[in-house]
Amino acid sequence: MHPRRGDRMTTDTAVLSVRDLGMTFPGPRGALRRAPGVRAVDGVSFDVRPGETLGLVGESGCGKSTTGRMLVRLLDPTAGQVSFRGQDITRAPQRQLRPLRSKFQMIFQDPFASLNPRKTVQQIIAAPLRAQGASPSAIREEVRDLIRLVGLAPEHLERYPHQFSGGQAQRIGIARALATRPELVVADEPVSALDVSIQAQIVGLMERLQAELGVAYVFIAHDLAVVKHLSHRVAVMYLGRIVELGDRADVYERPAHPYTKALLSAVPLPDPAAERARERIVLLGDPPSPASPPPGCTFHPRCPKAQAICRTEAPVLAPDTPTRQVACHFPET
Ligand SMILES: Nc1ncnc2c1ncn2[C@@H]1O[C@H](COP(=O)(O)OP(=O)(O)OP(=O)(O)O)[C@@H](O)[C@H]1O
Repeated sequence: MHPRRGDRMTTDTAVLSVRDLGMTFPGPRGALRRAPGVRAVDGVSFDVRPGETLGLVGESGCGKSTTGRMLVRLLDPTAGQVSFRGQDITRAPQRQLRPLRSKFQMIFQDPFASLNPRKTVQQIIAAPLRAQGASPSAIREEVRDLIRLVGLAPEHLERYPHQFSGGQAQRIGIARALATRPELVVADEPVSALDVSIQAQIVGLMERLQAELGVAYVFIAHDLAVVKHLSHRVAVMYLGRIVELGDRADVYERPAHPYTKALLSAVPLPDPAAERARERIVLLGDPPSPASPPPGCTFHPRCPKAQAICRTEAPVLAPDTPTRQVACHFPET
């Protein structure tokens, strides 16, 4: 595995800092009282360094999208703090956020749902530039540069989103997100809806753009295989909490949390002999509901290593090496 730019970035000021972030959605209202809230995200903390990719992974429903949406203030957290370049943006009114908005952008899972079907590609990519007050000629030139940057042609600019394939539509979403030269892009499962053959192209494109523009990514995926290639660091979420967070090599080569190990054991190995010989860890059951999480370590009902303490005491996320944190009473060493 080659070292990548972010592997060496340990001292730079964070572009994004997240501390004890939480989101509890109100429970449905019953005849007499409201059901307990859904704690979708609970005590999540991490930094994103300039120009790096933080992969955020976990099974469906673990709180990845909710976290991603809070990072760019599409959703207001119910607890904790989000700082962009040291400035607390957690509760800043939208009007105060406006000057910063161009610096953090989001790419969505379904490119068609996130592109206005009644606008041409030119209008879609131009919108954030227009909001910044750029002149019409500067916008035209910039949009042509952007469309080429994402591997499409200027002829595509007069077409509408439905005239594109899923992969092409995602390229347009990426061009729009990068139009204002953001420092951070939160990409919420940007390749999950695409054919496998196209997924690698889009991941490769995002990597190339990062090298050219120095943008940092929070790349959300439910599969550790998808984020392996481009992540400098990886955070693994389970039931609203981060259970392991570390450099790519730590997480993929020496996973410490039993949940990370189980997720990794489901990632196919390229070598068929290694694939046949490997240990496969099958997790029992589905993740519990965040409306009624189990006591102690919330992973204990599915954990092959669970002991008495795991049923009563929640482990905290703590460093186990200089480059990794893990929340487990019995981490792999
Ligand atoms: N608006 C909402 N109201 C109530 N509960 C919600 C709301 N949005 C999400 N949830 C719940 O919060 C939890 C986390 O959801 P979230 O979409 O963040 O997970 P996820 O890991 O991104 O899953 P997926 O990969 O399926 O999108 C889930 O239990 C979900 O049902």
